[in-house]
Amino acid sequence: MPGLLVSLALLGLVLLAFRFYARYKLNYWKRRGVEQLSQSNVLFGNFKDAVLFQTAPGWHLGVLHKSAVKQDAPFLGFYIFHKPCLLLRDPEIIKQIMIRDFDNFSDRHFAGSQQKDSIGMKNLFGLKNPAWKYLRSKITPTLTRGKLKQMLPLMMQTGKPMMEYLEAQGIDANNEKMIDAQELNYKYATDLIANVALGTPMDSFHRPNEEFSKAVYQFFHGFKRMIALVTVFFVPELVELIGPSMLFNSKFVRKVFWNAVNSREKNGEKRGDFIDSLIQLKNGEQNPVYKFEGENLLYQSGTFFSGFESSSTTTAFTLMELAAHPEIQERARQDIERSIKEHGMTYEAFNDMKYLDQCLAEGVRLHPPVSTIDRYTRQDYTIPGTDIVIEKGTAIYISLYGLQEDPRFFERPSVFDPERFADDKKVSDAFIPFGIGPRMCVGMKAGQLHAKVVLAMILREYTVTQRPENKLVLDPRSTFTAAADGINLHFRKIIK
Ligand code: HEM
Repeated sequence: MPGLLVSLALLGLVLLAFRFYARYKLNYWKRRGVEQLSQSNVLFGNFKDAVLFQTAPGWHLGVLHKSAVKQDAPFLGFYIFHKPCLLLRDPEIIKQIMIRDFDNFSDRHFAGSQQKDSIGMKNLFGLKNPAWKYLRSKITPTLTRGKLKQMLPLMMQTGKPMMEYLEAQGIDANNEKMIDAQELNYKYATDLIANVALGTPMDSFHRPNEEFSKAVYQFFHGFKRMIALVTVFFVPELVELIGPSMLFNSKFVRKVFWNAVNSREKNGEKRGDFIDSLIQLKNGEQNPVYKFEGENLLYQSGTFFSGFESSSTTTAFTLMELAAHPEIQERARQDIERSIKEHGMTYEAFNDMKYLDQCLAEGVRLHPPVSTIDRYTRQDYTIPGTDIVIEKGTAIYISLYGLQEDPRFFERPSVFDPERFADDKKVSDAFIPFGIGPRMCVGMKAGQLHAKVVLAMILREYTVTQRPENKLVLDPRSTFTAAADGINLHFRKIIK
């Protein structure tokens, strides 16, 4: 009995000591004179709901953004477990850090960790300087207007099985049918990755069980990847611990990629896809900082996995908003028809779909596919105009859910209103769905084109509506924006 009492007393002491230690750690920002969120958990800091997958992690960061006591606070201290992180909440400080002082914030937070998921991370997304800067200068020219013009026929060709699949659903003017727009777009994105990034046409609509389609499906949906992503973005210190078992199974991707490269090199064929660009880079002059050879070539294809996932999310969520706003949908349809009538099915036509652009901009404002932007502080940094020092190694975040729905920057922030982006309106600098500064999205134009091609194909043939019972629920496991139960819309054929 006395032994038990002693054990209990010791346990009590340990718990008490831990509580003091946690409180000390969780007051780091207060000690530095930075506003911090008041409600923190002794173990999880401010990130409990996200870490336990009760709320989508990206959305959770948006909730933190909105929880500032001083509504105009330009930045806010918070904690992931006990790790102090800084959340930027104001376009001016964001421009200062992301553009003017870029040299000190040029790496992502997770770029400091071991980069085992090579296809996903040893490319532009994950590399740190100096390799990143060199690679960026080489990848940017593979996504120019000229290259996108060459990709457009591949994007349209990829849409054929999707349209045939819809056609086969028995939808007509009197018979509407519920289609999961998220699933539809993931399948299209899978085929687009195969066609553009791996140089190999696939048809996930009619052959969903082929090894490649199944592997990419797992990539988009798999729980392991969800855990990998939340770790990479928010607790990269654990990437080492998680190990390769958690990461993407790249066996089939490897097979498809190398088959395409080898056969292309043998027969000299050109398709206007990313493999053409990679072969050109491989045969060009090399720089020791990052050589385009061996596995490094394969890793570049990873740029397109998360990239086309983002544009498929953009397409699905914008379609959902158009389904909820029939007049806006009709105006977008007219814009598409007008532009195609004027330019034919050309790159210029998609470029001239200005109202559709406005709808997409509003889509990514409300539903940013990559809702978290992160950076790593390379050296101690004094925030200009203050005596606050951000210590080397501190994680910096921006929440696009928070920023792009902040009433300081957008009137009626939760309303879907493409008019905000009309030519005569000034758009707030808080609108940064593709990130900001030298490290912003390199595939923005490719993503916008992808989304416009798919939306044009669908909206020319179908009207879409959303029933109240099919309202959006975000997937609580997903760091990238995704719907938990799909985006279920009713499609009805347009009689011409
Ligand atoms: C509409 C669709 C897309 C959205 C909303 C989007 C959004 C973003 C965001 C927010 C970032 C982080 C930027 C930052 O840290 O400042 C990013 C980075 C990136 N995106 Fe996209 N993206 C989209 C499509 C694409 C596509 C289609 C590709 C590839 C073809 C792509 C490739 C990349 C790459 C490689 C990076 C890392 C850039 C770097 O670190 O240098 N994205 N994207």
